[in-house]
Amino acid sequence: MDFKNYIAGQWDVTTDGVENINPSDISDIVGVAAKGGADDIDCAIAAAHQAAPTWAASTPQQRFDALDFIGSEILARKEELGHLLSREEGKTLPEGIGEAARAGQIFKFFAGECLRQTGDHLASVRPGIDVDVTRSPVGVVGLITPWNFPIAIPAWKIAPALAYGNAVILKPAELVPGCAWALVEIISRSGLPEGVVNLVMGRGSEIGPKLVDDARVNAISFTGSVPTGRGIAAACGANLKKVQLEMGGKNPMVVLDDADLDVAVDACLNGAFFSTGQRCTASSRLIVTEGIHDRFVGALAEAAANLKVGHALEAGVQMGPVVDERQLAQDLQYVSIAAQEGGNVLGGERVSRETDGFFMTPALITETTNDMRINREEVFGPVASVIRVKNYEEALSVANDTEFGLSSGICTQSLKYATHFKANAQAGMVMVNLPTAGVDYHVPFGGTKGSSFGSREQGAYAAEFYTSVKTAYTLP
Ligand SMILES: NC(=O)C1=CN([C@@H]2O[C@H](COP(=O)(O)OP(=O)(O)OC[C@H]3O[C@@H](n4cnc5c(N)ncnc54)[C@H](OP(=O)(O)O)[C@@H]3O)[C@@H](O)[C@H]2O)C=CC1
Ligand SMILES: O=C(O)CCC(=O)C(=O)O
Repeated sequence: MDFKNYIAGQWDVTTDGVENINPSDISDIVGVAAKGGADDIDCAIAAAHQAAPTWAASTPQQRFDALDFIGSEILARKEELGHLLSREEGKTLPEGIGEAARAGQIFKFFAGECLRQTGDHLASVRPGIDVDVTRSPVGVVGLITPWNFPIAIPAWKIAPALAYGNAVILKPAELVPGCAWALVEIISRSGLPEGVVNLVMGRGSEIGPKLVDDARVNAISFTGSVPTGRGIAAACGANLKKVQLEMGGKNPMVVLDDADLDVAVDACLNGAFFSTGQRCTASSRLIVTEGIHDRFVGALAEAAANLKVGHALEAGVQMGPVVDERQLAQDLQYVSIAAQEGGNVLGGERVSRETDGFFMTPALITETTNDMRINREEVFGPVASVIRVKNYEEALSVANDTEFGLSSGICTQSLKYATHFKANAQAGMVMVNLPTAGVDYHVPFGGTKGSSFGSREQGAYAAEFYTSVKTAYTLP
């Protein structure tokens, strides 16, 4: 299968190919992806720049029809797309299908947003003058996406960009070209004018800066690592370009003495290890009060040890492989750093299966303190640590003692503590008796502190990034 670039309405045939392998079975080549370079990015930017005014002038009905078509086709083909996603990225098949469905629902939601327009018509403070406050598209938007949600994240950037009248260039992560290609293939048949959506695959370190620095690109939306995000923010700042970043997390899950043990174990198992822990919203610091600590650790350790690890497409598998060799090495290195720092490691070993893939068992590291590296740095794998605390006040203080602020959770049956935590957790998203990961598509997504920068993604709040506000005064 060839995963080609899509530029100015044409599938490109001139670029070199890069083999893309299945992390569950490295003998399985998923496809050969285009390796775009500076010329491809230049052509894509030129195409988007030319197409942007046409799409900005499109009617709400035209926008609704295109997004509704895309959403319907994704939903109709969610099993097939989910299969490709699981084969390429390593999520289990139910997780892959779930993510594909989420992408379809995102397009459906933003199709509706095309028709639910907002604006204000006001009286001026001066007599006889009318004031209109409206939103206009920002123009050309560069979308740089990571490998861990290879359909949902491109969807939650492309759908609002199109709904609010922008043209886009998608630069997906090198590890997941198949999902990006499959999504753009559907988009290419949705009736959009040529050049409104462009796909350029290639090395991020080579073509990413070209996209970010080009003056014809009006805004950049990025999800990925902190260092890359910071570099993009600096470049955008230098050019006064609009930018939105979603980066790492070191998300705390507080478990209080009065928590329902089964609810707490389920929430932590899901939050820490599902999707192989490769979520920026993963629960990586489990902050547990003394009275429940030993019972909780015993039950969670048993549940984690019983998780079936294996080929992402095999029925009954609950945790697929790590995405690639480099990420696996990083995960295992953090497990050994935690052990050297004095943590007690349960699991966290590389395992071999019949197929040669990047498998490891979930790692639960107990007896840790919040100053250890394992509790300060994002691992991005199936690795969670437990921090023992005396009471709620200490739990909240430890939860907030991090440079990140994406998602934060608490398991408790106390309305008093849940209410206080929702108000005082330093995070963009707070979960009560739920995993820190796994969010809805119709409400804002994003964090505080070092996790995020710029306005929120998803839901109606996405309009803030993909539009600029215009205030018009009229003397009739
Ligand atoms: N918050 C999140 O959702 C995610 C966080 N991460 C974190 O990042 C770590 C590394 O993952 P990785 O995939 O390398 O993350 P990166 O931040 O390097 O990659 C994210 C995206 O940025 C692109 N990119 C890379 N360099 C540049 C650049 N200089 N300018 C513009 N775009 C660029 C990548 O392209 P290419 O793939 O071609 O390099 C990819 O599309 C993980 O271990 C994890 O800690 C990773 C993924 C998602
Ligand atoms: O937890 C989720 O549902 C979304 C997580 C996410 O967006 C990410 O890891 O990048």
